[in-house]
Amino acid sequence: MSETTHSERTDTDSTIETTAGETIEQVQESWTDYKFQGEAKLTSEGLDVYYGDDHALKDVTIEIPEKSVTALIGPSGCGKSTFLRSLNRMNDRIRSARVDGSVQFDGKEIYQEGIDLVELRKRVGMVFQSPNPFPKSIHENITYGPRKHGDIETGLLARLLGRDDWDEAEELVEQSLRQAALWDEVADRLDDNALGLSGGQQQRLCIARCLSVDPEVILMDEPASALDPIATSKIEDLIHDLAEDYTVVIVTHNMQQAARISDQTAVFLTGGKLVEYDDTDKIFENPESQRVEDYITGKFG
Ligand SMILES: Nc1ncnc2c1ncn2[C@@H]1O[C@H](COP(=O)(O)OP(=O)(O)OP(=O)(O)O)[C@@H](O)[C@H]1O
Repeated sequence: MSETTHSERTDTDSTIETTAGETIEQVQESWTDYKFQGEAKLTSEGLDVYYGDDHALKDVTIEIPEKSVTALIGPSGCGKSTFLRSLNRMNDRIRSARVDGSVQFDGKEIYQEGIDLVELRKRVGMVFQSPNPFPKSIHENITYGPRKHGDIETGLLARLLGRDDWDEAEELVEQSLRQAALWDEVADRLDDNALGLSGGQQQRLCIARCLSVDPEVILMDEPASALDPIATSKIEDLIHDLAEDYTVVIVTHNMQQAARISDQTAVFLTGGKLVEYDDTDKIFENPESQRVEDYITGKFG
């Protein structure tokens, strides 16, 4: 795998102090030559997001390497979810949101006219904070997306083509549930309503549903925050395994979780600024910024 570096960045708001005399510019200069393993899967450059007059995300430049876990951490309201949503243009659904700057997926600009948003969100899937399975059977939760995208032929089309889509669907359901470490728990009740599953099982079903359309990136917004410690630990193991094949970007409030499961960590601080981005070990053991250290050691946030 080749090494990629951060793009040079400029900071238009460099006089903001992060802590005693330390400016954001000084902190950023210290980590912009950070090198990580792997090709960049997603790159944002000079990304600004506004909600009406509220400037929620400021000039964020970052490269997210493929097949790894990138954690986004920082205090409430610092723009983590906003940044996550900008990676598959989910902010487009918010009427007041406006995005300036660039996000590239596999080197292709996603903020340009003519981008197929359905295809983009299929390749860059999302799992939300609260498990949100459809009020349908476990089986239908998995097959819904692939049928919609035409990855499984519909019954009529399959029959016209002289094929049976049943086997194809069964295979996909089993594969997706296995990947999400849920198969053994639900194999004998695929026709049961998904809402009858526990919270942790529902969240793994949502991950299976995301996987069923064959994404390359999985964006996760606090996927374990509504779960108990055992369910959380299963989700963490799953995320770790998924990173062998997928690029995972996860927002978490849980510092220990970020330290346990991520390869690199981006720290956002109040005001919508990305302050530091580096190997997770470096961020947690020896961050450049005093303010980041204060945040991760719980002195504020
Ligand atoms: N849909 C929205 N409409 C208007 N303002 C929004 C919207 N979503 C977020 N914001 C504002 O943008 C800023 C960043 O919010 P965001 O949810 O991205 O932060 P966050 O770091 O993910 O917070 P939290 O950790 O509390 O989830 C906040 O000031 C928030 O009020």
